[in-house]
Amino acid sequence: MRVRTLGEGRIESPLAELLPRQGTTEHYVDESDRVLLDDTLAMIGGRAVADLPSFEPGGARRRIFFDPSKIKVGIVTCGGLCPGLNDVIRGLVLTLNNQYGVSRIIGFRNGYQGMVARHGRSIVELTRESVEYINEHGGTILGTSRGNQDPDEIVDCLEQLGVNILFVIGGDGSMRGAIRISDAVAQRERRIAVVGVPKTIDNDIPYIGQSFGFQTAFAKAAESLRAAHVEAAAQPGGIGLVQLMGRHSGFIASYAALANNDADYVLIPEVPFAMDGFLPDLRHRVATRGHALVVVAEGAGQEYLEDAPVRLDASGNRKLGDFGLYLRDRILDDFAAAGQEVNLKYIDPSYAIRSVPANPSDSVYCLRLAQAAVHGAMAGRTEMVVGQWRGRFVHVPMAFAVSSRNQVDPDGDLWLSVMEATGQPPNVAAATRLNV
Ligand SMILES: Nc1ncnc2c1ncn2[C@@H]1O[C@H](COP(=O)(O)OP(=O)(O)OP(=O)(O)O)[C@@H](O)[C@H]1O
Ligand SMILES: O=P(O)(O)OC[C@H]1O[C@](O)(CO)[C@@H](O)[C@@H]1O
Ligand SMILES: [Mg+2]
Repeated sequence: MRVRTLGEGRIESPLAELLPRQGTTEHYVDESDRVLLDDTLAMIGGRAVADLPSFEPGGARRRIFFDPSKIKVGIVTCGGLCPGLNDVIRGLVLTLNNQYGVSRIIGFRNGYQGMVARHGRSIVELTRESVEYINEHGGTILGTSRGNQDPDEIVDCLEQLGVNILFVIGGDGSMRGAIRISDAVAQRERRIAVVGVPKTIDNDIPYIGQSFGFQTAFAKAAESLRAAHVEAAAQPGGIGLVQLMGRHSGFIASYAALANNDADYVLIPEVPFAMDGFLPDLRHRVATRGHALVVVAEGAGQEYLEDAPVRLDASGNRKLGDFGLYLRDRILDDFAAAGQEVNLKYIDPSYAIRSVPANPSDSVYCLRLAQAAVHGAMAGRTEMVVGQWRGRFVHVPMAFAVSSRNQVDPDGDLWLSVMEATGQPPNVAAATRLNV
């Protein structure tokens, strides 16, 4: 869990005067301290005290590695969209410029593509003025992309342009790419910091608490649940079926369902699903309560679509089969076969939940992540991402951040909350509800 450092901080930070009296308190972690991975007695008790796993704290350092007047900084956004990308870009530019006095900042257009000559490098200057108001808009002013880009060509670009720090705002794939860029930098014995701000509306990156944009995305998704519920409640045999993003992790579906507290079933990739338990239970539900709301994460029930051809996106991620539409047809067929009236409304808000601007809570988080990323990079940290772990800003080695996937734990308290709120039978396999 040690973060790589390019060298010792020998330059006094322009922020040093803000920090003279700081020491660890419940509101601040000193740079010499560490943030524990575990937060219960039982978890700590299971380890040797001498090597309790811990993260380096984020935040401004008294001494920094890079001379702000001499460096050039690059920013790139990669992967799918996420609310708050523009807040992070703006936060990076303003912190670099206002706090450290870094004036040479560039953005690479369209993800890693904008850094490789083969695609035609595409670069924009980023200034205080050019990032004004960008946080009011969804998307990313830099553009983004998927695909396979050669890390050596990317490092060629960094060297030729004289970039000293590269900020990568992206998901798990982008961070894997950033590790390869950082490896190529090390092989050439260059001192270029590569620092990540993890982005994923799926909230599937581990050790960073919640990812930025996630709150905004599930709040937007909750609007579709409300619409589906109103529609379902207004007609005989009403069923609202909402499919939400979440390839491998059902966080958006779970949180959106809890936000409304109207869902009767939440189906997520982490919890096995049994159609022959679900369909009779749904019919019973509609017969006894008049209507039902079903929320599906896109990665759920993929085992029912195994015959569909395997398709990959440009980055090699598997494109999932459309389980929501499949489920819609299975429900309609099942009700028809049982001679039971049904009025099903299907809603898939899909890209509408990730293309919106960040809400104020996410905007605050984006800015604070950007500040932490700049402080870490200026202090010479590299191959690391910034995140918030148990309320504290921390540095997480990139390898650690891609070592696993954050998923809803079927034995954890989030899923228990969902089960309590919906009353759905475990795994939707049993034919008897908990709360009929
Ligand atoms: N396994 C990998 N190794 C190295 N680089 C990768 C890898 N996967 C992806 N990349 C690089 O990262 C970029 C973005 O990856 P990807 O499309 O998987 O999105 P992501 O960052 O995972 O975001 P998200 O999945 O949240 O949309 C790709 O264009 C590619 O350059
Ligand atoms: O259609 P695209 O842009 O490839 O992205 C779809 C995927 O991106 C994500 O939003 C992650 O960024 C997933 O939830 C979704 O499956
Ligand atoms: Mg990904």
